This record gives sequence, structure tokens and C-alpha cells, in this order.
Amino acid sequence: MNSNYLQTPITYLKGVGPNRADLLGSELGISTYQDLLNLFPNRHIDRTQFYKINQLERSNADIQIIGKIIHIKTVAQKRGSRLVAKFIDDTGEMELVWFRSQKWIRENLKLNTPYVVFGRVNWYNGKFSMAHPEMEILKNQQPAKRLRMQPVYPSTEKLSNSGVTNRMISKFVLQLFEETGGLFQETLAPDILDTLKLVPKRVALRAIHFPDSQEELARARFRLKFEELFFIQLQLLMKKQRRQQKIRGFNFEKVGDLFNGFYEEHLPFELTSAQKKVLREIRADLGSNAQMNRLLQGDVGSGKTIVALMSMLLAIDNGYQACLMAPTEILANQHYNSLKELLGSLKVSIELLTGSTRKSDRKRIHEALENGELHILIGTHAVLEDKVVFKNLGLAIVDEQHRFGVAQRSRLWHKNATPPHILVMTATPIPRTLAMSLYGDLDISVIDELPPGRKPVKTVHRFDQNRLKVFQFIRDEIKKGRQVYVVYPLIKESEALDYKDLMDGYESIARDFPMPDYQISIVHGQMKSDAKDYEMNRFIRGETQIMVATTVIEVGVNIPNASVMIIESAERFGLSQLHQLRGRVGRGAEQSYCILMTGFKLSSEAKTRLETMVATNDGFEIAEVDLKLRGPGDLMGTQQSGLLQLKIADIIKDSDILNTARFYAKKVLEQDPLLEMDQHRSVRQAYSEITKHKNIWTYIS
Ligand SMILES: Nc1ncnc2c1ncn2[C@@H]1O[C@H](COP(=O)(O)OP(=O)(O)OP(=O)(O)O)[C@@H](O)[C@H]1O
Repeated sequence: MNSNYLQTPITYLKGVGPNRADLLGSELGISTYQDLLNLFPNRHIDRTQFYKINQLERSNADIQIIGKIIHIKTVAQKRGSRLVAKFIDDTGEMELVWFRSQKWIRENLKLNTPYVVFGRVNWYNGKFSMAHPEMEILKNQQPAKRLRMQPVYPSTEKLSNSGVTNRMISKFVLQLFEETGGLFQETLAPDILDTLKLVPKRVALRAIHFPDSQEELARARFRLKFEELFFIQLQLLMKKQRRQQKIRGFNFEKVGDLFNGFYEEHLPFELTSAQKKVLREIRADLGSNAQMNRLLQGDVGSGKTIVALMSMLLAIDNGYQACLMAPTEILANQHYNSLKELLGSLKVSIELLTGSTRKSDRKRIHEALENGELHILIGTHAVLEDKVVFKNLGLAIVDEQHRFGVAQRSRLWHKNATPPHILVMTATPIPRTLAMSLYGDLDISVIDELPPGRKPVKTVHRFDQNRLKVFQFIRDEIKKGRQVYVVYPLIKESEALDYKDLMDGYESIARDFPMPDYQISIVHGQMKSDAKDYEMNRFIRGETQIMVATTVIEVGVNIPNASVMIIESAERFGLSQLHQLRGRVGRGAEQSYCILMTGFKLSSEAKTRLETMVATNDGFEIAEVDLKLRGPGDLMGTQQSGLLQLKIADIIKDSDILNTARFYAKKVLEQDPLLEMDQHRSVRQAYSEITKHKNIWTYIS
């Protein structure tokens, strides 16, 4: 059947008509045959199973029982009356109850006749009862012909008042199968179907709506999940393939004097083997003639900065410029300072460009970039402005990509006629399955080892009541020469309130830690950036011992002497944010501590978050829990990707299917990069429909 047929407006389906079509459109977003076909049921009610009355439990929903009515009475109650029937089977008795339309029911109910009753069971007044059951007379010991597994469509339970009922949708879908004959085109290649024993498309579509058994439903679901993930992977791999074939990158052939000189003379420590491995991967990319698009994942404090710097040196050795873009001014500043320090006496020019760079400096930087005198530019998104023109940008590094989004990444691409190599660094560990579906078009490197000698941060959860003890602990640490962060939550919607929390907190800390013995810095989002810098720098230089801050401090700040992180109202933070914050300590040789402060009242999810933080320091483990708690849609950066609006597969639970799908998508493309072979005809057709409609579920016919 051709795909145009399925684009027929739903109003033409028999029984729908314009009014219901409007309702379907407004309530469920269904406007074509295809939309209806793709409205997969959330679940099915299994009408193949029967209960006995003595098997009932207090809250059985959607169950059916065979029995008969032996007695009917009307019971008066405050408002109106109710009809009560005594219903028995060979194991016990229960009540069937009606509150409305009793006359008609009373007249039609038959005594001592076998019925199948269906509905939700309640426990009321010491008895089981079922209100307003669906009823059907049992003929020849068999229920009359009906669906064995009844589909329950998404939202229809909520919508029953709007006139869209579940029964109606299921009738329309049946009608759709009738009109189309259910002859939907296959979309997968025959050998994949064979090897994985997948059911054909038309069978799967029928069975996802109207299965005859649980097994049939499971096979249909598996096939459709596989298909969904397969085409997502195929898309990502095709994109990557196209990039590698078409877009030639700058070729950084040589490992020159700067890189070698730095490695031999300026490296302040031995690289970890994970850092070395990642550098090898990056070097291989840069010298491969293809354009690099690599995601560098490394847990907090794993040492990404040095990897970034050495990659930039490779660019400069080969006559190109490099830039590093950070999400906040504080971070850009910090990168600039630490890179400058690492470079020491090496002959490399480096500048910082942010929103607060003075006009005259800005002009000088622009000129030096254009004439090629400037080797490395560090900055915020100010780097993306059109006025910023490079002579030959060879490598662009983006720190903390989720703050930038894909659109900004692509602006970097267009800074040259030939796109620069791109390295995206993130400290938010992304579980592998998710990374694969999100960044399948990027290559991934992981620094999975911390520099030696790091002691894991000790994390504890304390209630606000114990604040005095916590303060005493802070005093002791400060006495030992350490520094302390106290962080307050910041939630955009109530900035004023947050600000008040922060200021109250600051005052109370100032009372308990009075000058001149203690000096306190404060940094928050509403401060001007030079004031922020001033306060930051006092803390960095060790002039202040306590830093009171909002989450502006969250990413990337590197002050090894700070060894205590107090997080106020810790229940208000997400897991990955808590982990990021904790990552600000434990960066030096001293034992560090993270103290999560909360009140007594905690939701169970908040408890899980706090327990997870106390139990582990491993960013990947934390990311897995986070993903389970919040779902992928919420994970930073995934919203824009659009890739995760999965219809049937679940990126976490179906990670095995995802891996299989990726394996086969790869295999198909290795064999047949342009999908030209006969055996891939169905895949090719489906793929071109997807790219046309930008939605993998519109090609389904
Ligand atoms: N191989 C190493 N041996 C010893 N110390 C190292 C090593 N690599 C990095 N460091 C030090 O570890 C600290 C953290 O490194 P860096 O700031 O690069 O971490 P990061 O990966 O950027 O972490 P974050 O994402 O939390 O900012 C720095 O003080 C750095 O000098």
C-alpha cells in the first residue's frame, strides 16, 4: 500500500465524520489514517483469563468472572437509590451495584442465567462488589465473540468526558484495518527479519492493536521497538558516514615542537593512562583527513583541561588556530588562567574574550585573530559572534556542551569554509546507551580514571537541626587551612526567593564565622561580572575561607585547596547537579567532604537522590540512577535533540534491543553504504520516508 493512502484525513474513515475528526485532532492529535494506526495502545485488558470469586483481592481492576445473579433489590440511600444484585459462582458471592439508569437494567437483568461480568472490584462493607460492570450472557459456556485482548489507548481514560472513548478508538482502528486490508509494507530487510525471527510489519501492526495472546503482543512490541531503534541508529550512522565522506577536515600531519616541547618539559604531572588513550584517539582523528567530531566525557576532576590544551597545541603546530568555548564567564576565566599557567614560557599567544571584555581589548583581539597572530582564543559564546573572524580556525573545543545546544555547535562549524575539528567536553557522564542514541554521530572518548592520589570525597546527609555540629566541623577544617563552599539552590522561577535564601544564609554564616578570624566570599547570578571575579579571586588566592554561592559555581571551578562542600536544601537539586557540585572538592591531596543539608520532610525521590550521593562517587552510576528517576527527556541537553521522543522503545529498559539495532544498522551500512542493494529496498524506502517527514513513524505504510 502506498504511503499516500495513509495520509488520508481521518474524517474519511467510515464512522468518523467531521465532528469526531475534530475531536480526535484536538484531543489526541490524530488527523490522518496513519496517525490513528500509530496510536499504539498503552496496555491490553486480557479477556482470556477468568477469576473465581474466592480469588479476588481488594483492588482488582479489569477482571472478569463467570457466575449468575440470584437476587436483585433496590436500596434507598440519601440521594436516589442503588440497585444491588447478589452474584455467585461455585466459590462464593459478591455484589453488583448500579447507581444510575436502574430501571432499564432491572428490567433486563436475568436471574439464574450465566453471565460474564467485567470491571473493577471494590471492597465495601465487608463484601466484594463491582459497580456498573460490563455484562454479557454466556452462551454455550463461551463468551460471545469479542476481542480476546482489549486495547487501552493512551489518554482515553482521561478523555472519557470529552466524547472520545476507548471503545470508539478501538472501533476506528478495526475499521482502518478493514478498509486497508492491513497490507502494510515491510520496512526491514529479509535477512534481519530472518536472523532475529522478527514478525513481519503487517503482523506486528495488527498485533500491537489486537493481539490474540500475550505472546503475540510481546513479539509485536519487540519488532516495533527494534524497528524504531534501528532507524534512529541508521539515521545517526548515515549522518556520520556522510560527514566522513564528504567533509574533509584539516589534516594535522605533524606532531610538532610545541606539543613535544610541552610534553617533555612543561607537563606538570604524569598523564593518566586514560588521558594518554584519549589523546591518542584525538591525534588519530586530527591526522585522518576527515573532520573530527568527538565527545570527550570525563567525570568531574578527571583532567580534561590538559587534554584540551595538548589538542590545541597540535593545531598550532600545524599552523592553525584553536578556540575553547565555556558556558560561563567564571569558567572561561578559569580556563584562561589555568591554560596560561600551563603554557608557561611556551611561545603561544592566548587571549580571553567574554561579554565583559573591554572594547579596546576586543578590537585588538579581533585583529590578532584575523591576521593569525593569536593562537588560542578562550571565551564564552561571545566567540560565536559574526564579528569574531579567525584566520584559520583548526580546532574548536566546547566545554560543557549541554549548556550550548546543537545550534551553537553548528555555528562553530561555519567559522571557516572548511569546518574546524570539534571536540565537545562534558563532565556530565552520559550512560552509554543514551550517549549512543544522542550523540551517535559523534565519536566518543572517555577519561575513565582519576589522577592518582585522589581520595574519594566523603559524603554525608545531615538534617538542618544538626547545623551547629556542621559549623563546628567547618571551623576545624578551616583551622587546618582548608576552604569551604556553602551552596544554595537557584531555581529560575523564583529568583527573588532564592536570592533571599542566599542572603539569609550568608547572614547566618557571617554571624557564626565573624571577621576578622574568618573572611567570606559571596557569588551569585545577579552580581556584575567584575564583582563576581573579584570575589572568586579572593577565594582562589586563599584570602577568604568560605565561599557562599548559588549554583553559578557548579561547573568546572577548580580550587584544589577547597575541601568541604556544604549543599543547602540539597533535596532541591537534581542528582547530576549534586554530583557536579561535589566535584568542586576532592581536587587536591586532602581528604574532602560533601555535606548534604536538608529538613526532615523529604519525598521518596529526594531520599533516593541523597542515598545515591552518599553511596557512590562514580559519575556513571549516578547518571544511571538519575536517568531512571527522571527519564531521558529531562537529562540536560536531551530536550533539544528531539531524538528521544521514542514511541515504543524505552532507552533504558530496551538497551539490549538498542545494541542489537545498532549492530544491524552498522552491518547494513558496511555492506551497502547507500542502501542500493535489492535486499535493502524496503529499508531504503522507509529511510527516505523518514527523512522526508522527519519522523520515523510516518513511513510506516
Ligand atoms: N594526570 C594528572 N595527574 C595529576 N593531576 C592531574 C592530572 N590531570 C589533571 N590533574 C589535575 O586535576 C585537577 C582537575 O583537572 P581538570 O580541571 O582538568 O578537571 P576536569 O576534567 O576539567 O574536571 P571538571 O569537569 O570537574 O572541571 C587539576 O588541578 C589538574 O591540574
